Amino acid sequence: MMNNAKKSKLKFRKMKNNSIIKVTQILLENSKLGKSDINEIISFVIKREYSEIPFIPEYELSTKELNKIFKISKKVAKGKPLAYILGYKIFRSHKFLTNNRTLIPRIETEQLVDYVNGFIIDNPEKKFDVLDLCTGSGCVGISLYLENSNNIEKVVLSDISRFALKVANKNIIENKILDKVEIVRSNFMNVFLNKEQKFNILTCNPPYIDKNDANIDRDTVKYEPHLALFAKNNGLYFYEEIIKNIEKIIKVDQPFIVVLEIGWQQKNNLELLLNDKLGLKYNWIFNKDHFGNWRNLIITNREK
Ligand SMILES: C[S@@+](CC[C@H](N)C(=O)[O-])C[C@H]1O[C@@H](n2cnc3c(N)ncnc32)[C@H](O)[C@@H]1O
Repeated sequence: MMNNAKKSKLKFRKMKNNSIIKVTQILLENSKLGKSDINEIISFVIKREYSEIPFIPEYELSTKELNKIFKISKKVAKGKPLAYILGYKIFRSHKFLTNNRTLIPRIETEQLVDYVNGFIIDNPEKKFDVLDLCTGSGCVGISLYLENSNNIEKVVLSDISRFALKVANKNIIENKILDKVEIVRSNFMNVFLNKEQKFNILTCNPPYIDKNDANIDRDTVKYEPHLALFAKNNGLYFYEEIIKNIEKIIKVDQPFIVVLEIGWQQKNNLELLLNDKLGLKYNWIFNKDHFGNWRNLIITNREK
């Protein structure tokens, strides 16, 4: 049986019309790629901004460009993550460099930034200190600064992985925000707890997969760093640490927000933990992602 990638190459060859719209249609019909991935590949190959691609549907691709698009599509069809092929991922319309030592920024993680943006809009007069734990490429913390530079005093990005922090540092340099965003290598909160350094805003997308989880995607396990994926205590370890130490790391006497990404099956266990450790002291809510799965835990001050 001919595989999809081969079929689409044959179609490419026969094509009289090499427009972006036509090539997109063929890839949608013959490969596993979605429209945003196809636009990212085209943008990379023709060296135009990602946001421009939908507006140039009649752009005629050269044979060289077509071959390059085909070559990349073939690698993706075999399971290699597009972000690792291109070397970057678009997250909330910002471009983040990635490599195989960082988790690829996910669309569901973009919501973390939305919740913090809402909190900042509700407190327009204040300037906040932000800590982004388990920062990886830095996508969450850097997006927060880029979108709220007037209301953020400083962002600290932290991770245990030297390799991830190197990538985060490159992303800070690319965005020219070296004076406002700092990098701290730490085994989770240790450095901050020792320094007794506190923040108004804490974001964290920690590793949260239990090593025995049967639902995990095979390509994720094959290509992405295991340090970014798996956590002990049924995947709950990092949440337990934050909840236990919330008053040591957060300025709870001022407006604050803690926004965590969680695994879709972790809500019940986290509720037990929150009831046990925090009771009614703070507000906490769970929210779903765009796919309808429980995805975020948000902790804030109790309304007076
Ligand atoms: C799920 S990834 C999230 C990356 C990024 N924030 C994102 O949303 O794309 C988790 C990150 O936690 C880091 N990590 C794992 N164990 C850690 C630890 N003990 N202390 C600090 N960071 C850790 C990994 O290196 C990885 O970058």
